[in-house]
Amino acid sequence: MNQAEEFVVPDITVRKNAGLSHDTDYTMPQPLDRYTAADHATWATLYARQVALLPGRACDEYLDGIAALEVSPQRIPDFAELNRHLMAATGWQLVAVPGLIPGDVFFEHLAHRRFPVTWWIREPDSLDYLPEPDIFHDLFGHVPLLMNPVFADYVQAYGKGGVKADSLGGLDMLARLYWFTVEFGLINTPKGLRIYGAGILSSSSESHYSLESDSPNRLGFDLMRIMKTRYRYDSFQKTYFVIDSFEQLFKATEPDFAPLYAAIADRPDIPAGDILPGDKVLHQGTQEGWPDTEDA
Ligand SMILES: C[C@H](O)[C@H](O)[C@H]1CNc2nc(N)[nH]c(=O)c2N1
Ligand SMILES: N[C@@H](Cc1ccccc1)C(=O)O
Ligand SMILES: [Fe+2]
Repeated sequence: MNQAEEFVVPDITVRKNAGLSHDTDYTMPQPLDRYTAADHATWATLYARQVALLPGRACDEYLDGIAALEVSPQRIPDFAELNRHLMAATGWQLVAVPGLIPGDVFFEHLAHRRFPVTWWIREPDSLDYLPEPDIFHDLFGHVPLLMNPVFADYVQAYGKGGVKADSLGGLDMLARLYWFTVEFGLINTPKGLRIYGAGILSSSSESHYSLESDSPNRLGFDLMRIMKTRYRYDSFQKTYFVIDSFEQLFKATEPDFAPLYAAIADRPDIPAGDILPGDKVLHQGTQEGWPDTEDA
């Protein structure tokens, strides 16, 4: 969500949170008694479908993380149980939130190694696609990699960067970095291309598409390039950026971004599907099936 846009709470979030309240930092106790048998069944369905896709597609760091977390295939996890594993591995904690929260609050949590997880799960009629995060996306998609020390540090650094970017006019550029790494990142490994982005890992169709389709571009990671690249939040990505390692990602994003924001602020935005001279092209997309509407 664009920071400058007004913070609008989606209908489903309002419905799911009826009668519940949250703190000023948007955290709340995980309302375990609100989960119905149908909710747990939705979790089990989504979990089984995704887990079957992961071998050979998700990166090893993700697979190691989800195994070590002992995430239940059958029931929506209790955050307190996952937090014991997370705390021991990397010092991260999950906090329950009502849904999307304001960007500044989100950054503050990450900067303190707290990962906001939407507590509720999607309805059975929207198993494949939901325009906002639910617990399946937030937990299944994001949390396993927080068991990895390098990635865990990257997400915290990102949170601190977000707090800082606000006063530097860098929020939109920083949001793109999150989008093309944490949400939709791919990683090159000795075994082949793998997924680490949570938006892909929680989507059955995009797990196939991101790796196997000829339509999208796959380009080598390039920090400044990413910061100027528009993206899609209403369809599969036109372009995926590929890192070589989490160490590369951490090192490339470690320097102070203040001079970078100033240097590239006036450069034009790059349309989501464009390839430029200088891009490290791993695969040039055929553009088949791309939406003809405007990028974000
Ligand atoms: C910071 C940025 O605007 C970003 O889109 C934030 C906003 N609020 C959020 N809130 C939740 N619960 N989860 C998220 O991933 C985000 N992303
Ligand atoms: N180095 C960035 C912070 C950051 C780290 C990692 C990811 C994103 C942002 C800054 O100075 O703003
Ligand atoms: Fe996400």
